[in-house]
Amino acid sequence: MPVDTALSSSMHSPLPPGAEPASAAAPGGLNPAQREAVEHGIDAGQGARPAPPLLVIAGAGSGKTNTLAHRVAHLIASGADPGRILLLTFSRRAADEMGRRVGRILSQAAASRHGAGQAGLHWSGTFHAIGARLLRDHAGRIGLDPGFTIHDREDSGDLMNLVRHEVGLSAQQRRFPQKGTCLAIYSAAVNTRAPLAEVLRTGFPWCAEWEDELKRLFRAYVEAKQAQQVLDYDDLLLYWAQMVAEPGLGAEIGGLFDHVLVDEYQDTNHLQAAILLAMKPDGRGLTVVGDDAQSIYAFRGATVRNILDFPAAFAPPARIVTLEQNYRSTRPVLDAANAVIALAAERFTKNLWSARDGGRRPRIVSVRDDADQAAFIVDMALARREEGLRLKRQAVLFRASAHSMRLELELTRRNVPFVKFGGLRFLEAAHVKDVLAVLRWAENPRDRVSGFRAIQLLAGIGPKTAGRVLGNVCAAPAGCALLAEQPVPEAARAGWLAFAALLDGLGKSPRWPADFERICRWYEAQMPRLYDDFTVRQADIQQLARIAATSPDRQRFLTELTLDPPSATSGEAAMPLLDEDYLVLSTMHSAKGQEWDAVSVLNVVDGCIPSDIATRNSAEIEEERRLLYVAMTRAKDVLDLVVPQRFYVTQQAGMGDRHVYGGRSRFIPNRLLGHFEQISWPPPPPGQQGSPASRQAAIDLAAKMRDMWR
Ligand SMILES: Nc1ncnc2c1ncn2[C@@H]1O[C@H](COP(=O)(O)OP(=O)(O)OP(=O)(O)O)[C@@H](O)[C@H]1O
Repeated sequence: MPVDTALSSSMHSPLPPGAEPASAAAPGGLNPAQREAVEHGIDAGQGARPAPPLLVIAGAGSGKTNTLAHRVAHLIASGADPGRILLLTFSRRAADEMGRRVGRILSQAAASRHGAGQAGLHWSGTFHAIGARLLRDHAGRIGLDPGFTIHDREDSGDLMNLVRHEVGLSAQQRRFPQKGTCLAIYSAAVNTRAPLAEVLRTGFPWCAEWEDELKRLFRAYVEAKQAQQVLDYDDLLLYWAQMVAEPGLGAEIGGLFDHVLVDEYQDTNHLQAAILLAMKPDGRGLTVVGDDAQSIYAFRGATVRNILDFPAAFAPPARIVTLEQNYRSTRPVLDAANAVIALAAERFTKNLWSARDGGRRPRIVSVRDDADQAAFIVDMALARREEGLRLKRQAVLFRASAHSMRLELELTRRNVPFVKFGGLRFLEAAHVKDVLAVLRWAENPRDRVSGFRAIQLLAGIGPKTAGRVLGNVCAAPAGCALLAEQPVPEAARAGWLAFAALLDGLGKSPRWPADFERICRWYEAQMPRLYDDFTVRQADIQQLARIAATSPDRQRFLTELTLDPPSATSGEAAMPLLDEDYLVLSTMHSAKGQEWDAVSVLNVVDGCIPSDIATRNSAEIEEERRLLYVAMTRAKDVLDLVVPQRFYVTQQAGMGDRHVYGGRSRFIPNRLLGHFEQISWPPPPPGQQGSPASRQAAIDLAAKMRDMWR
């Protein structure tokens, strides 16, 4: 029997900012399919024994999160050691939420029976975070320095650029691909494990002529990373995959875990599947959960084949349990979403149904332009709030971050608080990168990208001096570079000595988080020279210091921050306090796994969804269709799809006014219109609507007005 859930449903946990929890717990307990997934292969008291492989195909809103949490809790309650359970999720937020739920279910069980105590999950997080941990633990065995630092995408782009320069590819007569493109190609090749020629042919045909040069560049890039002891995001998976591909080490690392559970399996890539198979070759102990209709990360190398091919990877094949009851949406909302996904080229593996009767059909709302769209959204959100629906329970979703610009202005103008997900990331802000560069360089003096940035923060020091200093530091045996003696211009010497003293102090006896505060103090003194708007930026640095204080040490802080950064800076919407009310704005990608009572989708027009940058081939278009499906299935009761008749083209210089006339998204062709109510907003002027009698009244009134001035 799974652990009892009845009581846990009445308990609440702190919410991640902006999100309603996808579910507290299933109030009605588990349904038969959920129960089957929870109990598969677990006998009472035998929880430590790995069960045969299990695939849970879980439709949108079918209680996947809940089911997975119950399976983990059930394993523990049946005797599994929580320290030997590995739980892999798509985001840290999802891992935290899962941990909380498991704890809740277990503490309820502990209150009612013996043997099931409160148990923290020691190994839960994203693939990247767990990879980083395992690599540090086993660094010595694979020739890696355990003090390696991790580069985020922007750092990786900088290093790629540096190397591109060094190998002479930036000075080609014909234009060689930009750093961002090089990195995207590199990353696609690593994550899909496909040969470079194939990656170029399918994803980057305009770069095919550069195959040999790109190979040379990537070799040099890999060498540079190794010399500097830095890993990029892809390396965390790549090194992990290669580490477990060694049969001895693979068995040893796989042996650390009796149970491996993976959420959102549809969005994993080849490397991630290879890691799992190498750790658990016979599939015993492996549970994966996902929905093939919600696969939206192919552009990052994820492949829906992972989930489709999972059962046959084992002999006998994995058991499949399908969750088809959607608890989230009313029937009209689910019918419309089902109709959209039913037009997909590939038939999906389940038929979702909902028992939630009533509710109105989703609306297709025609508005004139972006300005009306913003006004409509704000009016509706406020009207619903008047009716008692908190803003937090309403979300506005869009395909690209820039689509919400006009709405953000309108919200600000009308003083409506909001939080945005999926926009500019905290870590991408220049001042945050500055402070972290200093910290990273202190952590790993061979990290050239960080060092290069950190050194140039000093007054009077430019790229040339920075390059020279870095050259000396990297050439000296580890720990022997005397910073204070480095050749810097005379005018910069005093500042340099203070900086060197700071770094020496950090290296010799690290104290956390006091060290970080020292860096912040040093940096804050530089800020007025570096940024005009330094006072605004200082608030972010203080925010960063607060986050730092919650990490146990420097290394953990850097790793976690690089892998799962907080999302908002002073550069965008201010983050209201958790107990305040605010409207949620989110890209469709960032809305994954969440739900709201009312959802509005912006710009449901061709060119936005599907995005005109993702219509190169049918696979991309299909992914866009699934993205709209994900957006629509976030709604519980109310769903509005807004279709501006005219919208401005983005990326124009200044506030350009080039606009195009858009058509409703191709994913909602005429034959689906029966699933929607169609309205125009603002409502047409009285002369064009209502009964002939009411129209007559309007005309009469107008005549009276004129008569006043006769
Ligand atoms: N057995 C159940 N009885 C009643 N409600 C349930 C049950 N299982 C799940 N729910 C409810 O269904 C909703 C969706 O659950 P959950 O968020 O876990 O779904 P999901 O499968 O992760 O969705 P998605 O993949 O679309 O993000 C939640 O509000 C949850 O409380």
